[in-house]
Amino acid sequence: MTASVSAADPARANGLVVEDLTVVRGGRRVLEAVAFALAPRGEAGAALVVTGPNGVGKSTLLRAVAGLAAVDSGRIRLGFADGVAEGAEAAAACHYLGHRDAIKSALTVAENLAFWRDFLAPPAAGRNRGLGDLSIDAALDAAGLLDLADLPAGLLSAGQRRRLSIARLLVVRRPVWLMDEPTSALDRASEARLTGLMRRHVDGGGLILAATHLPIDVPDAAELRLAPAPPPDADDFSDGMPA
Ligand SMILES: Nc1ncnc2c1ncn2[C@@H]1O[C@H](COP(=O)(O)OP(=O)(O)OP(=O)(O)O)[C@@H](O)[C@H]1O
Repeated sequence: MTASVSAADPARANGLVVEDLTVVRGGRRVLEAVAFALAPRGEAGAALVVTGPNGVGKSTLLRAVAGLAAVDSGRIRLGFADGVAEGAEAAAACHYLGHRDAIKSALTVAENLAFWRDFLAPPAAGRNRGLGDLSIDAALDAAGLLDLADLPAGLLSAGQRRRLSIARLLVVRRPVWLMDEPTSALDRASEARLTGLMRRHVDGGGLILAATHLPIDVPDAAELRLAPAPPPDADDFSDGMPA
């Protein structure tokens, strides 16, 4: 199983296809003409790890695919045998695990999961791909949180909060997992549990786009290395000031 990372061919949209993506933030091009295709291989899915130095745009890329960052130009498309989705519909087929854990402190751990199970609609495309649709108890067990099911989530430690966010991915099946530094705050055992879940997601046909500075133990994960935008050309300056 190998992920393909290539210039996107819109005529063969298969999996997650990003074309010519440009995102401007604060007057600066954070992402410029980014293109890749993350394609499943038959029944199995694929994983792509986004790497690069601080501030290069890894989180911005994931947020753009998740529909959380405005895109200035380009196209994001998700295609499977059961349909093709674009824009907001493609975003709705993604689970986004960001830096901040989306947790309601007043609800118990189990109630948090029940909330997300009821809130998150099933996707239009790729609804049968990847890991998901687990019961609340099975998701808590998979995340190592079953003993804490009745605890108010506001009392969880940082690593436990992270594990609850991971459990959220398991109660609704979505074909694409967008994961920003997914192992942050996790101890070794929790990290191993997470990579096991990621492998099961890919083995079940799911796609993973993960931004990380650390190696992730997902077999055959391809790498998309983002490079900082080159500085402006010297010819663009006169008297030391940009033209
Ligand atoms: N809303 C915004 N307004 C202005 N600049 C922004 C905004 N959001 C992000 N940026 C800038 O965009 C750049 C890319 O940020 P991003 O968080 O995507 O980087 P990253 O590669 O994920 O970094 P890190 O490895 O530190 O997590 C940074 O220079 C950041 O300051």
